[in-house]
Amino acid sequence: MSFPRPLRRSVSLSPARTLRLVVLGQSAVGKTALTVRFITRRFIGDYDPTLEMIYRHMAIIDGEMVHFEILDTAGQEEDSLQIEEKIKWGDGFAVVYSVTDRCSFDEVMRLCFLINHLHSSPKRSGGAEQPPVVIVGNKKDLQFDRMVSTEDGENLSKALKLPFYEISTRDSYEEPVAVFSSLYQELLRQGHFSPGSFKRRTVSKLMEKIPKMQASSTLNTAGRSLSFNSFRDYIPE
Ligand SMILES: Nc1nc2c(ncn2[C@@H]2O[C@H](COP(=O)(O)OP(=O)(O)OP(=O)(O)O)[C@@H](O)[C@H]2O)c(=O)[nH]1
Repeated sequence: MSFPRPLRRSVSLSPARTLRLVVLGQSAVGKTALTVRFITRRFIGDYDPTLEMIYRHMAIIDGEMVHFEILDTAGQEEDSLQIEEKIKWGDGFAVVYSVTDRCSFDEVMRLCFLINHLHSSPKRSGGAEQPPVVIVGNKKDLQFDRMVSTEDGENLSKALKLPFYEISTRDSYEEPVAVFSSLYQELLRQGHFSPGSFKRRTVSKLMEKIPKMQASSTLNTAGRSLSFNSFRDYIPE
């Protein structure tokens, strides 16, 4: 379902579930393509390498209005503390690799351990559950360039006890939707949602190092609406 008007920070939203999702993975695995596909239905071939960006998007899932805030991280982090701050910000995580890039697959395990380590505080439901994480093997359309088999992905998924999706963001809209929907479903099951929309959070001064970019610019695409914000917009003045 789409919303006819762009969402801006000044808009007062009726209560909606807010999901803060973080898309992680090495550079060029398709994090931006995946996020934009989900939000706009379109596959857009080329992007500048992402610094970092938060995409806001409203959708109705199972009759519930859901407010997505999706942080599309930079594949090449300057230092590990920056990625840790972003992981702490998120409620759920898509860890993406490209089936054409073995190194990106090897990185998945490290990122999953980092997520679990940073979110293993007792504040989660009873302290027992880990945040929702899905492993995403992207670019399955590039069969001739494959370096990671489907079986490799499935084995990693079993070892880490995490859901696994092998997808082509280029060829499919439904597969990216399934990735984000599964994170929503798991967060719903855990009853763990972020506080109301557009509240700023205290984050480390480290985040000030991130350059401000395209804050509050808005894009309308085929009746869908979304707005972009730098992660830095969430830092108190
Ligand atoms: N064939 C194919 N190409 C894809 C697919 N998904 C993304 N790409 C391409 O892969 C390249 C990298 O995609 P991005 O979305 O910019 O990757 P990223 O992970 O956001 O990269 P960084 O911003 O550097 O971290 C682009 O040329 C995309 O068009 C896919 O499913 N199939």
